[in-house]
Amino acid sequence: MTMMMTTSSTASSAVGNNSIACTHKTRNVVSSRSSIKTQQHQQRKAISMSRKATKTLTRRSQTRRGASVVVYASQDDGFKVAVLGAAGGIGQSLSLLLKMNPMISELALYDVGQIVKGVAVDLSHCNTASTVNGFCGNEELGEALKGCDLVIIPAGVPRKPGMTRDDLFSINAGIVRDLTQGVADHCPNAVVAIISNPVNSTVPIACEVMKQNGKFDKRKILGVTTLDIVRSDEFVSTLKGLDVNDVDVPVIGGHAGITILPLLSQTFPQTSFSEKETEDLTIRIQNAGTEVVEAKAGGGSATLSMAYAAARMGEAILRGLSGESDVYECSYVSSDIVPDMPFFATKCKLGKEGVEEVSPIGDITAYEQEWLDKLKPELKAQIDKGISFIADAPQKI
Ligand SMILES: NC(=O)c1ccc[n+]([C@@H]2O[C@H](COP(=O)([O-])OP(=O)(O)OC[C@H]3O[C@@H](n4cnc5c(N)ncnc54)[C@H](O)[C@@H]3O)[C@@H](O)[C@H]2O)c1
Ligand SMILES: O=C(O)C[C@H](O)C(=O)O
Repeated sequence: MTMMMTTSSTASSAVGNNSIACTHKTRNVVSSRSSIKTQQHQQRKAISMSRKATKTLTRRSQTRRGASVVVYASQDDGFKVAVLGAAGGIGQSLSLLLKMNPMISELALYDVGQIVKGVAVDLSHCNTASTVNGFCGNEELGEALKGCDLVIIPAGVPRKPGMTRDDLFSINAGIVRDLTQGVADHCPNAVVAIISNPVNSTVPIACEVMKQNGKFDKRKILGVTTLDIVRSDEFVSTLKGLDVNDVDVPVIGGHAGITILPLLSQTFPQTSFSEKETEDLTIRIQNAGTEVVEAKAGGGSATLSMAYAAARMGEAILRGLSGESDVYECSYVSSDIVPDMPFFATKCKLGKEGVEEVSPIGDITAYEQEWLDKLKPELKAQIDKGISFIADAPQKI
């Protein structure tokens, strides 16, 4: 599909196309350090500026068409997006936010719960440009997925107090496997954004399913870790009294406990933290999911902030697909940035085919390096668990 993009205020001037062409190799070259720093600085600036553009875009989507605003997408050929698990806590809020996105012309809401049909009818009454249809059960999955540009998957059970994300594996692994099989069958070229936990394992599962089907393209499968960045930006801006729209804290690694590693030393705009602030923020960001699970006291995990984060990630993916340059988000993807770690979250450049470039980690402090060393074995075990699940478990036909 094609999109007419006339965004003029985005960050294209701040970062050129080769801005993160710094590869894994260059990271180890001392002489290139300062240029990497400059590039990272430019990236952050670009992210901050493009985020402002995103907010403007969302606001503009709320104005009535015909008003004197920039036209971002031709109304007759926007994107088709499916939400799998659309009747759930994340799914419903996310679907509402996507309904407000003018880049989307068709929303397909899929769930195993019959209520999804009602959710779709409810949402279809909102007077925004996209159409909405509900699909229930495996026999309707194909219709939901046919022609999709982007598939977002929040299907699966959430945590209760006392559980780790890995405790969800026994149920959610099979759910993600079967839904990814649907993607392989019905829209193998779509970008797939996986929210279902444990993300550290479900993303490898999805990749293995696509490989089994001979349809794997590493640019197309992403684990949504955006909530970690959203939280980090919020906590840092509150602590430091900064404008939250300007703040960008990269979060790398994975999405569970100590595998979540905020790189506070790379905060944009450059910000200094005391040792105690660094320690407190790092621990809080790593435990923020648990903070919500405990506050909800058995009623589930983060849904609203997650929907917000997924809508932001979804929009970034669509902006990349539409050909907009300089779209960056951290995401957990197939990567060779860290040796022996086949999946890792770092900043990614999003483009016409999905993930166009994966950024290196960049310079980190000794404190961050300690956490990095600690997280690797844990993350690797969770990756291997996902890969073995597909190797060992017969596929559902
Ligand atoms: N990546 C993140 O940062 C992040 C953040 C929050 C939650 N999560 C995860 O997202 C998942 C969903 O959380 P929630 O709070 O929305 O849960 P929820 O229970 O409210 O909703 C889950 C939905 O998935 C549906 N579902 C179950 N099996 C399905 C299948 N095979 N096909 C389609 N739909 C199916 C359920 O019917 C339900 O509507 C959980 O695994 C949770 O841990 C991830
Ligand atoms: O913590 C959870 O279980 C949900 C999610 O991964 C989160 O970070 O909020």
